[in-house]
Amino acid sequence: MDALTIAQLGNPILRQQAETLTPSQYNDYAPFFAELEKIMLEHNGVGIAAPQVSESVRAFIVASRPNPRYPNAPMMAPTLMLNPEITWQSEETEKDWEGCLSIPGMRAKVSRSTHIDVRYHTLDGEVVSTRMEGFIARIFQHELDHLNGIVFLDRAD
Ligand SMILES: O=C(O)C[C@@H](Cc1ccccc1)C(=O)SCC(=O)c1ccccc1
Ligand SMILES: [Zn+2]
Repeated sequence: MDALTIAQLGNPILRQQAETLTPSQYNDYAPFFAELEKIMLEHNGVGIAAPQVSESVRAFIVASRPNPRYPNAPMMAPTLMLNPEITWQSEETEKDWEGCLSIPGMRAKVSRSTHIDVRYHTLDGEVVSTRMEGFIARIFQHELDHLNGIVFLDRAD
C-alpha cells in the first residue's frame, strides 16, 4: 500500500456517503486501518475518517488528548470505530472550536450535542455501546459527519 495522503476540501470523495463495511471485510482492512492511525498521528490529529484518505468506507479513529485548544481534553488511546452510529443525542448543545485535517488553517465554532449515545464495531467484531460527552463527543460527531459527506464548515455558526 503506497503512502496515504489527506484529501483536501474540493475533493469530491469528501462529499460522498461512505459505504458500510461487512464483517468479512474487517480483516482485509486491518493494514489500511494501521496506516490510517499513522497518518492521523503524523498530522497531530485527534481523529480521522477513512474518506479523508480517499477510502469511502464507514470507519474512523477517535483519539482525544489535551491540546492548546482543549487543555482539559481527556487522554484517549486512538480507538478505531467501524460502522459507527449515534443512537441518541442530547438536546443540549455547546459551541466550540473545531479544525479539520482536510481544511488546514481554518478554525470555526460549531454547535454539537454535549452528550451522545453511540454504537460501533471493533476490528474483532465486538459491538460497543457507550455514552460520550464533551470533547470526545465532539470528535465523534465531526468524524461521523465525514462519513456522510459533511465537513465542519457546513455547520459553522
Ligand atoms: O479532520 C479531522 O477529522 C480531524 C480533526 C478532528 C477534530 C478536531 C477538533 C474538533 C473536532 C474534531 C482534527 O484533529 S483537526 C487538527 C487538530 O489537531 C486539532 C484541532 C483542534 C483541537 C485539537 C486538535
Ligand atoms: Zn475533519
